[in-house]
Amino acid sequence: MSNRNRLLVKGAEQLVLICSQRQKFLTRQQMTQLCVIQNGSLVIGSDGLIKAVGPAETIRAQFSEADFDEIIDASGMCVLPGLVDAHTHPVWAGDRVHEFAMKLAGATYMDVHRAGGGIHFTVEHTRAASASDLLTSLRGRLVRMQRAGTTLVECKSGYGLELQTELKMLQVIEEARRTLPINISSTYCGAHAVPRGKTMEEATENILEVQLPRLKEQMSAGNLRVDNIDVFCEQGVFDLSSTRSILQAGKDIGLNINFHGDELHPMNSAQLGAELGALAISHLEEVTDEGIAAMAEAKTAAVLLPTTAYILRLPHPRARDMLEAGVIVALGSDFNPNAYCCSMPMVMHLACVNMKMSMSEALAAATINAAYALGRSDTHGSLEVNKHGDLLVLNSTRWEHLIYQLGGHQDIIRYVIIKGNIVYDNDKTMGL
Ligand SMILES: N=CN[C@@H](CCC(=O)O)C(=O)O
Ligand SMILES: [Zn+2]
Repeated sequence: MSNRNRLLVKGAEQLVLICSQRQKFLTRQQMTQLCVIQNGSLVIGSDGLIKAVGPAETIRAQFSEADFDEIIDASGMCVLPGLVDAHTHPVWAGDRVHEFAMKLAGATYMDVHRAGGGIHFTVEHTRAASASDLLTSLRGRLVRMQRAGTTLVECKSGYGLELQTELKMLQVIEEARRTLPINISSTYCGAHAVPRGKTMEEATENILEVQLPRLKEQMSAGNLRVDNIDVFCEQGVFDLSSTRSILQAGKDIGLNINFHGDELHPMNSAQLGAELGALAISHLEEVTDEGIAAMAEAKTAAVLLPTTAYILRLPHPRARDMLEAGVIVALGSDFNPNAYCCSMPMVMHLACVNMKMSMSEALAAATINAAYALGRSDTHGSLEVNKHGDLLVLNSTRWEHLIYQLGGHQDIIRYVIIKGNIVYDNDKTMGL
């Protein structure tokens, strides 16, 4: 074993591992009993992976002869895994601040969408934008998420709705993945809406006959890495049958199924996802009891998005019913021009207050379970040996402050670390 290491974080008041038995996800009671070491230390090797984690005394004895590029004295502080944001739409041009005013005045999401706003407005601006402008804005958004503690984020396409713009968006995501430290899971979401002037049937055919084959070519040539396939399965958007064909075709080219379902109307999306072996379904504000049971059985994660219901004044997803039924509950920010939120601490806070999750459940949902929803819980989502050295150091003696202090993450997060490198040092933090 090499004696040179990238980082030692020593003597944390609380070292929150989340779990320690290499669980791929947590459900029910497991989500309320997170693994926490009092006075703990952690070592990240020169490969960026966690080499050791345990009580400070044990680590000190084990590494007494070792060298470290960097040492953080975490006494009086907490250490947590980096947060995982399981659902975002971060590549777009043209904000929708004007629609926020319309919604505050009573317009529904679908009123705005049907009036040519919503996704259509963003599609128009994103088609017109250059890849380099899209990359600049994406970078800024990812850096903002990283500062709020996110170290792995799912990023969707879906504001092109035709081949060229969908590919442009995926290439922009790919470029961000290659050049930024934040970990990215990339999602093709060509079925985010039916493009203007087309029927659902025509849009489905275009995806199946034109977009997916081209995507497959690009992936095989090594030009693009795409991890997931997504469809907005909703009344007036893609029905169950189109959703099924698109998701199955995506699965056939090696993509994980991870889609929008049962958001505004009960569509039986949850049952469809369970049947197709979906890794995750997002939203689920209108999921039925049968849908919940099917997801629990199939181990399909429910990615809940507290910002959506909050901003659109929708009924909140039934998180408690899902948790009690043994569904793998994860969280995402749903960052998009409708829900402009880059902060997973804020999302956890909303999940606790509006969806009645406990703070431990919310943290498990924003770490190990969100990593599972992206097929990455073997490498991310908890502080265990051989996983990525992605973590947060909090300027607080109890980790719960990250959720409790509404909007306080700018001050409470001291360091964000990815693969053992400090990517954000918030040395402005004042004593809290
Ligand atoms: N519901 C569909 N898609 C997004 C909204 C995208 C948009 O409004 O631009 C969501 O997850 O909330
Ligand atoms: Zn979405």
